[in-house]
Amino acid sequence: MKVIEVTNLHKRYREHVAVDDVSFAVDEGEIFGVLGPNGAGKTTTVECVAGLRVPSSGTIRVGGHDPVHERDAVRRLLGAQLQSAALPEKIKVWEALDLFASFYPDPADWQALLDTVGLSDKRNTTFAKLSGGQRQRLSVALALVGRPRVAVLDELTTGLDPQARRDTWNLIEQVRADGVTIVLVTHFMEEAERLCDRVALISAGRVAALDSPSALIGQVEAAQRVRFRPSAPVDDGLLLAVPEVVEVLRNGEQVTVTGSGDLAPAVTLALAEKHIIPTDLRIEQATLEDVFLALTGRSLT
Ligand SMILES: Nc1ncnc2c1ncn2[C@@H]1O[C@H](COP(=O)(O)OP(=O)(O)OP(=O)(O)O)[C@@H](O)[C@H]1O
Repeated sequence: MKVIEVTNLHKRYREHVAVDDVSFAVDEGEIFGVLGPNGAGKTTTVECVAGLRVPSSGTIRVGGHDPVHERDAVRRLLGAQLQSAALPEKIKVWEALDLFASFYPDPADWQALLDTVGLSDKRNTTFAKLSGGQRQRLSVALALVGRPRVAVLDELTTGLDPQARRDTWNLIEQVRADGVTIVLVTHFMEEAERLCDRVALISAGRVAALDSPSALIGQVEAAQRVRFRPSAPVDDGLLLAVPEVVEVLRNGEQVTVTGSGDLAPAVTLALAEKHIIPTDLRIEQATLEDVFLALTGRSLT
């Protein structure tokens, strides 16, 4: 079942087009990624979905409701953690949760939510004294306190150290396991690859591609890279004659071969026939970064 449907969304700020033409649908229970570089229009898109901005044209439905004309219905279904959200410095963690819970007729038990996000021991700490990661986890708890069916999480792990980022990823997976559909806005391809069932790649206000991370990566012609140092000189011609090979690059003694299919065994076999051993052999899969570059000619970062 589709819980969010966005059709031909267009949003302009005066003469500046932030979202040109974006369409996608989110299935109930999935983690749906909105991935793209800064300024691509991701935040504007999800703010329109959350009813915080009015589209210039196009239609949006959340659980069948229009976020502009049926704002209350959408607020009951959707919890948002948005980049702009800031709390007063002096508010304590428990006060923020208690305040947000008071906005909803049937809020979640926020003590349990504090446990879920790992902030039980910070309940009496003021917002000013929380670390970046703790603030992010509090914002997730605040987005969930109204028991939403859908949680929109925007750039949740930006500015976090690697451990805090991994903790936040675990938290997101846990929230999904509880049945909440998640829309995750990010410009980290690793985050999208790790967490998302499907990803919309957004470039300059348009959807450049939409599929599962593995299907998107599978579309890249040279989806694999094999790097090695040959034990004896090797001609490009020998490698390019291997059907799986698309390109051969050299950096000093290191050779990088890109291609598809069973690239590494095919290259190793071709070298073995000439009694050459590939030393320091490394095999790398393409990433969403490569997909984005192939589709748009631009980098994600
Ligand atoms: N309130 C506003 N008024 C005018 N222009 C805006 C406004 N908000 C965003 N923009 C512009 O619209 C474009 C899309 O911005 P948006 O924040 O949606 O992108 P984004 O992909 O979320 O990027 P980021 O990750 O940096 O937030 C940008 O060029 C931005 O400068």
